[in-house]
Amino acid sequence: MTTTQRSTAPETRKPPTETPVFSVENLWKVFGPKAHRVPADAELTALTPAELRTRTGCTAAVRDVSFDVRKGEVFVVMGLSGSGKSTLVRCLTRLIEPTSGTIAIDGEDVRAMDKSRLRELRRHRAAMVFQHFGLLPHRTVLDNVAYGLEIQGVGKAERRKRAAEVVAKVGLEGMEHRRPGQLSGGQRQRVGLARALAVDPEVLLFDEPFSALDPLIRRDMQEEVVRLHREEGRTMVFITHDLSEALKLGDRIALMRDGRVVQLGTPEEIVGSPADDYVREFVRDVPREQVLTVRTAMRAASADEADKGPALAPDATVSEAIEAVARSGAPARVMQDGRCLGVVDHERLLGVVAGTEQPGEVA
Ligand SMILES: Nc1ncnc2c1ncn2[C@@H]1O[C@H](COP(=O)(O)OP(=O)(O)OP(=O)(O)O)[C@@H](O)[C@H]1O
Repeated sequence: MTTTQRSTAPETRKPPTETPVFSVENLWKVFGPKAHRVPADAELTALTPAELRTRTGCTAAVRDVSFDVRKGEVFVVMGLSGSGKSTLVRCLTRLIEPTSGTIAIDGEDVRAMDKSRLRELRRHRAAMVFQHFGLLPHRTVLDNVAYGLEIQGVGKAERRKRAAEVVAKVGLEGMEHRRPGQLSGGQRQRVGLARALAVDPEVLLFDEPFSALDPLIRRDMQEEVVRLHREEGRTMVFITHDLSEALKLGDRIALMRDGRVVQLGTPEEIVGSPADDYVREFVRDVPREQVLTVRTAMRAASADEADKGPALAPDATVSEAIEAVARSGAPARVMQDGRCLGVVDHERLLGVVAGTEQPGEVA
């Protein structure tokens, strides 16, 4: 399996419902002097980031961003270094104060929350997993995991019981009594993950949690996240600058550039229908056949094609279709509930791989 291939078939994932967990509208975060004047001034918002900095001394880290995070999805925020990912995600729980715009969690206005409500938001509802773990060095694994519960005032016996459960869930059984210094980087990250999970938050926020890990451990941790998500269906917001990580984990990806979201879509939409030249360049080297599905690659079936040839589910990848078509020598049918939605043949599949066939409507 290459790094871009998703670890779970999309059909095995829980479909997200339509109630947004986070709802963000016209969000701005401007750093610098008199930051508030920037979003309100059309002349300033029209400037490039460099011009804005020269004219005002301000950096617009997040520029007029709107999106919903749906219940049960893995929402990835991706972009190069400095594109505004961390600032955006920190604004969700006001670890960074937004300059303007609205943020709601389950319909509740986050910007109107007082200190105690915010504390409750960060402790119970939206827990963050950091790149540098944030572990307490003198505490054992179990006590580090129980820490969030301790802050919540959960009694010792109960918090140790719950901590032991999540320690097992993230594969650290037997290491409960070690201290962080006695663990590998990957194991420490699992402790960080367990600590966030222990408080049973509605949404987990990951700030580039795996970027310091070596590639093999990183892949293990990505698979761990996919597994946890499959088992629990918990909403996750995941920051990464790594495209293959984004494609592997994300149900939807918000691709950021200079503080703006330049495209928001499924991995398939981002790779198959890039919104502009920047996105196209970004995804140029992605093996398209591993991301695009036959649902978008298929064409209409002729009368004699609809009842013969190998059958594929609509979410089968083009890569799987190539195998099926090569094996049978005939076009493959895309079937749903016993109905033939369309077919994919040699020509169509090669066109998708080569990038000459634009995925989209059934022709
Ligand atoms: N406290 C701050 N004061 C001034 N500028 C800031 C501050 N924090 C971030 N910035 C600027 O805002 C922009 C976005 O930064 P941010 O850290 O959100 O990007 P990022 O995409 O998360 O980058 P990375 O992947 O390197 O963490 C950058 O230009 C950064 O220099």
